[in-house]
Amino acid sequence: LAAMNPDICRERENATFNTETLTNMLDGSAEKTRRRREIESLVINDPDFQHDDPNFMSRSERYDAAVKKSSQMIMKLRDYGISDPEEIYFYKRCVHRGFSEPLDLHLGMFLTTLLNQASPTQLDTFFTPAWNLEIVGTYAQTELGHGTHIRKLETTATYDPSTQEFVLNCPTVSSIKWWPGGLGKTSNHAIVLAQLYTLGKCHGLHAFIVPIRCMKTHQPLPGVTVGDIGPKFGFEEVDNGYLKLENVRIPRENMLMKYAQVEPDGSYLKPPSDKLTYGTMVFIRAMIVGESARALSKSCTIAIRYSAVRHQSELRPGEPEPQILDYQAQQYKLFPLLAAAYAFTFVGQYMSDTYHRITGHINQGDFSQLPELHALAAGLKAFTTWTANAGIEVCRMACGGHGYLCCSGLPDIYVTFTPTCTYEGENTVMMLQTARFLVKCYRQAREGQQLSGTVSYLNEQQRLQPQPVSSRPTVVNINDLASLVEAYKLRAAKLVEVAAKSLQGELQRSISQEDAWNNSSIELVRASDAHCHYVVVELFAAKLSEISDTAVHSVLNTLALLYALHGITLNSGDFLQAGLLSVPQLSQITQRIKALLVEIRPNAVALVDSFDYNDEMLNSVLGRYDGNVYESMFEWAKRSPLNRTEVHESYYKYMKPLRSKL
Ligand SMILES: CCCCCCCC/C=C\CCCC(=O)SCCNC(=O)CCNC(=O)[C@H](O)C(C)(C)COP(=O)(O)OP(=O)(O)OC[C@H]1O[C@@H](n2cnc3c(N)ncnc32)[C@H](O)[C@@H]1OP(=O)(O)O
Ligand SMILES: Cc1cc2nc3c(=O)[nH]c(=O)nc-3n(C[C@H](O)[C@H](O)[C@H](O)COP(=O)(O)OP(=O)(O)OC[C@H]3O[C@@H](n4cnc5c(N)ncnc54)[C@H](O)[C@@H]3O)c2cc1C
Repeated sequence: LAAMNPDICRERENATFNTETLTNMLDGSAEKTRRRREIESLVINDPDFQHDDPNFMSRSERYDAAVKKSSQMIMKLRDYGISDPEEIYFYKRCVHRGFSEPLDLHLGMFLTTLLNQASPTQLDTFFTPAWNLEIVGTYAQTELGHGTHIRKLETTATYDPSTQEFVLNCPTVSSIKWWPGGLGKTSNHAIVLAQLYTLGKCHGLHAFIVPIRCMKTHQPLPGVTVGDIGPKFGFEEVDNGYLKLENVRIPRENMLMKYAQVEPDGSYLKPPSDKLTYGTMVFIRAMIVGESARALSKSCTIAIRYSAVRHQSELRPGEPEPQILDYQAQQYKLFPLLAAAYAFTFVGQYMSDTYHRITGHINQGDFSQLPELHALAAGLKAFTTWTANAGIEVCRMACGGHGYLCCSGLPDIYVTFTPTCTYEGENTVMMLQTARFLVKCYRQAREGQQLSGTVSYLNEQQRLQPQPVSSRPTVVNINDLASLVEAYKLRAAKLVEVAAKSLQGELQRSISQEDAWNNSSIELVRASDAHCHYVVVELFAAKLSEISDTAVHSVLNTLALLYALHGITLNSGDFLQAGLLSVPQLSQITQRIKALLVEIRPNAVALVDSFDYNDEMLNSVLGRYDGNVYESMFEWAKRSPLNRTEVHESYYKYMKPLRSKL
């Protein structure tokens, strides 16, 4: 065993807090940390899950290996008696080392849709076979022609009362289902979102359970054309697929009928809200917030550990080359991202709790909080994925040339994560959904209605009107988190107002609501962004009040200040325009940020250690816990398929004959 790299050892010795205490806090408790590690070690010590580097495999081999692992995973979960969803998730993400896999849609969306939208009788019929993987399903909504504007989806499900069946059709090229994960080769069923027609009337989108492959032979069923859509930017393990349905008949009982229903005679019973069909999307959006935190925290772990062991250039003439982590410019790239990773971890926990709380109310028949849940999940999904997506790339470049190697782990993190900005609701479109809610709330507040929840700040519009800087004795105290939260709140209030006034101004020009909306979309997206930023800063600050360990509290307080102040510098125009800050204060903020970078520097490695990614899950030679990066890079390169022979066959086939001809 190689000794630990001395630089990284020193970093850990210099930390001012106990990493284990912080890990326990992130997990929820010491017991939860113990159990998570126990589950991870079941995978890591399992010979069936020894990891072959996918970068040395073809796409077909990667798909094959992923299906093999998923099948073994299901058996082993049963054998170990692991059935708690969170524990399944720990096991699963360790098995697939952060890659998406062919069963994701089955586990994440097919089962979830059944649970939330099937009637009790349908649950009895479908859930156990789906849980036991006799039924393997996906979520087939997007079509070639439409992903965002789902009201315009063209696949139809027409009820035939004479046989009590639905007849499904994709009548045009643009109506072919396109993208669903696991659809191409893995699934034998799909939840298909289709326009429901009954008794000659269209009732909009509804969800149907459609068998697509024979349960015995796995061959496509009559009327079903199904396959893989081909190689992508990432997602190599996943068979994202196409599906064309031609007169495919399914029993009436296969329409998900917890809310909307079609009676045997074809009469239609409306759901309490037609947006309940979209429930699974809200769930995944809420979960993606936590995934943003994971992708960013992994990237920071790699870049910060590597920066602690990499020496380059000269700081002072004649002195040894410093660790690149000592360069202020390197700290300025990485530490705000580290702070964002912590912020998003807390926001992810909040989003998950909020989803489960409000879904509990929905299940009791109270739909009043659905709009806020939708707006929050849509906005925070977009806000956190955009930041994390850009942040992963910053981390990669912060590793210099070696960041471009697949063995750094960063390219895989990026290509796996970046589609979160698009799937489950394209980010700009999601921001506009949040804006729709914010403008509505703004108008309600102006009319004197009392708002609650994350938008309650709009109640105080008069009080919140920012004053000119000159007329304020003190504006924002840049050393006080509560004061910074207030500044973010005021900025959000201001930008919501700007967006609402833009809409109003457009409408006064006698143009339609829709055109007014389109002409105001820049302001609307900015309002949503400011709202989400406020929510993140607020939640980070609120989290601090729960921390009893003084050393951990101190270091997280430093990170929270950095997150808030750095966000102000990135959006300084907003804060200046709103009169929340003065120009001299902006210079003070830059100085304060520099001081915070110095404060964080001794704890940087300990802060990424606290995320507690073991080497197997991080899968990065640059981010190794022991810091021995060069040795492992050399070993990895030797395993490249091009190095299997000393002389590659292309030499004999092309170069040698060429030479003899010249
Ligand atoms: C732990 C498990 C992990 C598993 C991980 C699995 C990962 C697997 C990897 C990839 C999965 C990817 C899967 C997919 O991508 S599935 C497809 C996702 N598709 C989308 O997200 C489509 C996006 N489009 C929409 O959601 C909607 O069309 C829309 C953009 C929101 C607009 O909808 P629509 O046209 O119907 O509505 P309006 O704009 O007219 O608005 C009407 C009112 O309804 C409100 N609304 C809209 N959506 C919702 C909702 N979901 N919930 C509640 N309310 C909603 C909207 O705000 C309007 O309200 P108002 O009061 O203003 O009228
Ligand atoms: C890896 C991956 C996995 C996927 N898995 C699934 C799956 O399992 N099941 C499934 O059903 N789908 C899946 N999808 C599809 C995904 O949900 C859609 O791609 C997504 O919803 C975006 O829709 P779109 O592709 O139609 O984009 P478009 O809507 O065509 O977006 C293109 C551009 O138009 C802009 N735009 C569109 N509408 C508006 C508007 N109203 N206002 C302003 N700008 C607008 C967008 O901002 C964007 O810049 C997957 C996609 C990917 C990449």
